[in-house]
Amino acid sequence: MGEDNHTEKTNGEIVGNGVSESNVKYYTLEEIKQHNTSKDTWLIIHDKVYDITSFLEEHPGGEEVLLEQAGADATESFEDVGHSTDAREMLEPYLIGELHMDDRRKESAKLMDHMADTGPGGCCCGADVPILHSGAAGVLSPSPVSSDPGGLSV
Ligand code: HEM
Repeated sequence: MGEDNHTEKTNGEIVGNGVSESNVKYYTLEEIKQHNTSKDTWLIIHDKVYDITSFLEEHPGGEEVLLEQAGADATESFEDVGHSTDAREMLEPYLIGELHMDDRRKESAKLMDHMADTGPGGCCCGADVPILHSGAAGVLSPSPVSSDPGGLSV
């Protein structure tokens, strides 16, 4: 009679389907701070943590500048120098993880300030804008010469 065909096929999630970004290791600032010697040098750049111990000697800018930032967030100094794309690619092999989310907040608050310079996406650089006829009210009147310059009462 009742053929209870309860064939529940639990589609087990296929693990190992390629990219497994959950492997990322997170480090706290506390932990990163410990690695601040020339024999054990970690840096944070853009919320990523790098063990650059073996890179110290190779750095074209010298190892001293790196050691000054050892165990800390070097994002600002790194960007201030205006490193090339090459330099950014050179970072990759030294990546060991990322800054812990809790510590990241503080950092990004700091960066927000820094980034106010270059807005997100920051490109309003005049790609053809075909809206000319829609009367965009962007007309800044060049302040008419006022005949009343100020409160000079005679
Ligand atoms: C670990 C990450 C870093 C990598 C992979 C790296 C890589 C490089 C590379 C390849 C150059 C040659 C110029 C270029 O291609 O841009 C360079 C130059 C330089 N870097 Fe770095 N850098 C790193 C971190 C830093 C940090 C944190 C500072 C500052 C505190 C710094 C300061 C400098 C300076 C001052 C130069 C200029 C050297 C010169 O032109 O005489 N670098 N770096």
